[in-house]
Amino acid sequence: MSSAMGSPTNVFWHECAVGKGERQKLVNQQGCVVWITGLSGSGKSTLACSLNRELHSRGKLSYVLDGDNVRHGLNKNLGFSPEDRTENIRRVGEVSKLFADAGLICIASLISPYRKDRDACRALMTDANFIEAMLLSVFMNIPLEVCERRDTKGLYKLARAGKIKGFTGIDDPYEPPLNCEIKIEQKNGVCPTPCDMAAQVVSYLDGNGFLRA
Ligand SMILES: Nc1ncnc2c1ncn2[C@@H]1O[C@H](COP(=O)(O)OS(=O)(=O)O)[C@@H](OP(=O)(O)O)[C@H]1O
Ligand SMILES: Nc1ncnc2c1ncn2[C@@H]1O[C@H](COP(=O)(O)OP(=O)(O)O)[C@@H](O)[C@H]1O
Repeated sequence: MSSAMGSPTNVFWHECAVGKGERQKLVNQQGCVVWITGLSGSGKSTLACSLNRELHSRGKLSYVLDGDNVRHGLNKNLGFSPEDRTENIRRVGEVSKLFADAGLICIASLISPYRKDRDACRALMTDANFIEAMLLSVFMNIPLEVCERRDTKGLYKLARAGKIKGFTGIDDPYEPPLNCEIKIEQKNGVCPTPCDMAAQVVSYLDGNGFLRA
């Protein structure tokens, strides 16, 4: 029997013979999670895809979990209420953790607007010995005006017209991270190119030993 909420009862952890270290040796990289957070239209998916491509070209195995895509399957029963967003982020956090444990560089790209949800994810990713942080947070620090001007999906327009309620940045909050490893920002009003954004993350991964076993 298991409880409806919280920790399961009468369920036991089963350890497998092949561990994370061995898997990492096989793929010559460190399993980790690159968590990209920011407003709709800030460039999360663009960075995720560009990073995925750059890592692939270097022979590194990565996989993108994009909020929009995951909401078509695993999370299709979730909407945008604060509770549903929390559950969305919790589930993607748990899946990302499994991917990282498998040895992959998991690129999670979600608005993830609330600090407490992102903090919960970070806590989840700290390994059992609290030695090695597995999660790097990337904050797309792109002004709302720029995101709104892009409005590729026309959602800001609908939100401004009151046709979508609880839209992040308009009538639902986005709480900027206080503790991100990487910040993507405009310089003199110009956004770095997708290649440059990916290079910034790759440089962090390389410099911190994630691209070798
Ligand atoms: N109310 C509201 N607020 C914000 N975004 C909305 C909303 N309704 C739909 N969308 C679309 O859903 C995409 C965000 O999904 P996420 O899973 O990343 O959101 S969250 O992390 O759970 O907040 C987001 O995609 P991106 O533009 O790629 O960020 C939007 O296209
Ligand atoms: N660095 C960039 N420079 C210029 N345009 C960008 C950049 N990143 C994203 N864009 C454009 O902005 C729009 C939104 O990007 P997207 O990656 O879909 O954002 P998000 O996933 O955060 O909603 C797209 O049209 C994309 O081509």
